[in-house]
Amino acid sequence: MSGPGHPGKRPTLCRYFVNSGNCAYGEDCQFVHQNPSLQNPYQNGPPPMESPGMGELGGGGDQYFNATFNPAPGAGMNDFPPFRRGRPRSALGQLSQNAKPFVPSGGPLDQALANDFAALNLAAAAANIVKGGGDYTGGQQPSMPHSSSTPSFAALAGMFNQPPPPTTTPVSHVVNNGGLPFQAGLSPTHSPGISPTSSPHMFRRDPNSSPVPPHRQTTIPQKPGPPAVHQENVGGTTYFYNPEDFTPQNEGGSLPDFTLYHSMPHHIRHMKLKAPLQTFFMADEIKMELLNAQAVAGAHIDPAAHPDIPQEVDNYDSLVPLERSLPPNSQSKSIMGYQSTCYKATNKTDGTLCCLRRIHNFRLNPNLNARLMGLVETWNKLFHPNIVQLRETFTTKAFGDSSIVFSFEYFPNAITLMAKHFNNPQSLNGFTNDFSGGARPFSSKGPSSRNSPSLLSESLIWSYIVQLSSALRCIHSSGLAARTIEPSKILVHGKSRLRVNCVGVMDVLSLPNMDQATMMNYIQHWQQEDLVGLGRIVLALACNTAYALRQSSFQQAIELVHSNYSSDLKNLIMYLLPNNQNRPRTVNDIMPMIGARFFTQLDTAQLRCDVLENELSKEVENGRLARLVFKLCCILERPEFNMDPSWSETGDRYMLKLFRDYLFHQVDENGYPWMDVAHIVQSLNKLDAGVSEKVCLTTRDGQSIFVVSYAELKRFFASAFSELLNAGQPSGYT
Ligand SMILES: Nc1ncnc2c1ncn2[C@@H]1O[C@H](COP(=O)(O)OP(=O)(O)OP(=O)(O)O)[C@@H](O)[C@H]1O
Repeated sequence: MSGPGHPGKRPTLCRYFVNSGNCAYGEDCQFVHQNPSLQNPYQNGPPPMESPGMGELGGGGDQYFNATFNPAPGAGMNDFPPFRRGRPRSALGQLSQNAKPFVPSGGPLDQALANDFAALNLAAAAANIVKGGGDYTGGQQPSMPHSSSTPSFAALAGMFNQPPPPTTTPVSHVVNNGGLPFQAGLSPTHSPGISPTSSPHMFRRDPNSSPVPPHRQTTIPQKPGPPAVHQENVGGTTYFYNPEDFTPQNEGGSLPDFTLYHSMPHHIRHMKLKAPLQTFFMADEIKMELLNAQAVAGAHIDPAAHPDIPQEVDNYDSLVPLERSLPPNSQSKSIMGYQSTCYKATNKTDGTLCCLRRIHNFRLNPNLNARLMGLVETWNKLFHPNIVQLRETFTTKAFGDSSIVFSFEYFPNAITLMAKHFNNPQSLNGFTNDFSGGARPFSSKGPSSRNSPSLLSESLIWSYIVQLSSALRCIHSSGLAARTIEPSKILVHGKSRLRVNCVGVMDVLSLPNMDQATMMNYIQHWQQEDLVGLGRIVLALACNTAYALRQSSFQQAIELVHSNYSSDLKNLIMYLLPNNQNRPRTVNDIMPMIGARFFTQLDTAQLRCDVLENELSKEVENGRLARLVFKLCCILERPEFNMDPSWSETGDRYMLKLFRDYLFHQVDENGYPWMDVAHIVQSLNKLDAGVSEKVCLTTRDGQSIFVVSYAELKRFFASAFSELLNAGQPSGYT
């Protein structure tokens, strides 16, 4: 019971009944006559009918008009192994009488898609894509004549011992393939929380409901009037600059209407690690760093297992302790006699992560609130790449006492300089650990044995010096003092990025004991202490042990520095540590000692920028390809349109479906999956650029071959997607 145009042979829902409520076969029809209104209300939900097996051709009854492989005598299909997936397929459906030529629809490019398909205009870029970047050398296409893309169609014809066909796609017969496999997407019911009305994109588009704050404008605002050279004195150094140099480029402008897939810039080639071939994706090392940071940032605790940690504190929730668990009956160390504890937390207003530092049992007289606010505001204005920014401060009873809480920027995976360099019990470097008397330097945790010296590289120490002195320079030139220049209050993240932590905490904790004037008088003294703190850190780093700081070890430590490092490093330490000179020192004084090493630091930072920029540019291209794949998935095998003869996978969309198979589902001569990222990337780029190159698409049963150009595929793709957009609600697809 199969006639022209009637659904194929599978006992499924009768398409004619569904579409018109009327089927000519009436009760004789072997397909289910079901009231369409009883269908699943979710348009992209599971099908209300039996879903044919993945590897089979279903019962759609669609008519395909194709170019068919017409084997020459003696060169049959066996010589042309069909495209196939892992499992065998059912036989080809019947041939239809109503043969119509396959005509690519080729409608005009929808304006709404102009941006998405901007690359389509770029014939030049296409050439670059195909030949240029060398980015497509990642994989060799095995010899698979059954599903190949050939720059020259003549070459393809040559494979079949046939004369080259005309450039327009020839048609020899019509196939009624007997249906299509149906692969339902997950219903919204399977994905609670995400539905067409609760798309995160909708929040993004409504600034009032956005959980994400607008980007902070960090560039210097342009001043009206003719451009003039500005002069500014910061901490003793005079800067001359033109404000226009800080005007963001392309602000408010549209993106260029092309994309380029370039090879690795030459200036970072020498920095490329291990990977033998250029990769399409981010370097593993950077990826691991980011993934680790993400994993740590996403950590949460079971509230039931931690009843002592409140679930909400002021405007923050999801608290996770950052301290390592302490032995029973021990307390974390204190700041000015107050116990402190750190938590990762989420700001409920803007969704950002932050580090909450709770100072236990601290009561602030309400009379001091105005001074507190003033202090916090001053510290809050301090933006610097080597300072952890203080965001806000509040008092709370959520922990069961009167605590004051400081909210700082959060850096996932950051550890303290203490943990990184001074917590190794093996690291004594020849210094003794007998603390008869004197305080333990930097509160180092008890080392137990001697070891031969192992020293840090001088370049790392200078890198730390440049970063810390840069932070101090910023703090001191703002009329403030850090007061926390010690290894447990300096964070290290990434490879060697330092940030001065806990800024402002000591100032706030000093409030009850000092009036404003006394505090101002002390600033210079505290700034001197900052410099001494820097000197002590450098000395400890140079000896690679905190035990070098003992008064009795000082001479030994300086000798170690003298014999292993440059005299500049020794001079810098001697200058920073307390001496008999009464002249107050400033952080600017150490600039000449840093000297040309500053350039080394700058060079390293810029090289790092270059590498990251290169990684970013890869991801820009990957993002573009991902959007193409998203769209392809949106177009293909939509259950709601399968019921609609004008949509179901005929003509254009069938080509796209076969192209999807060509991209992802190829097998080699032995029927094993052929996986090659280079092939996928290259083919998607050709689709995006709409090159004239032809591609051979083979039906799943291997009986028919379509020859279409990427330009045609691109037209099908654009028109099918714009139809989708026009059919739906105003959506979040951009
Ligand atoms: N802003 C921050 N971002 C990310 N992690 C942080 C931040 N501030 C502190 N941490 C982490 O929290 C933990 C505790 O920090 P804290 O400053 O109390 O160091 P500590 O070694 O415990 O110092 P102390 O021994 O003086 O208590 C450390 O592991 C540190 O890496």
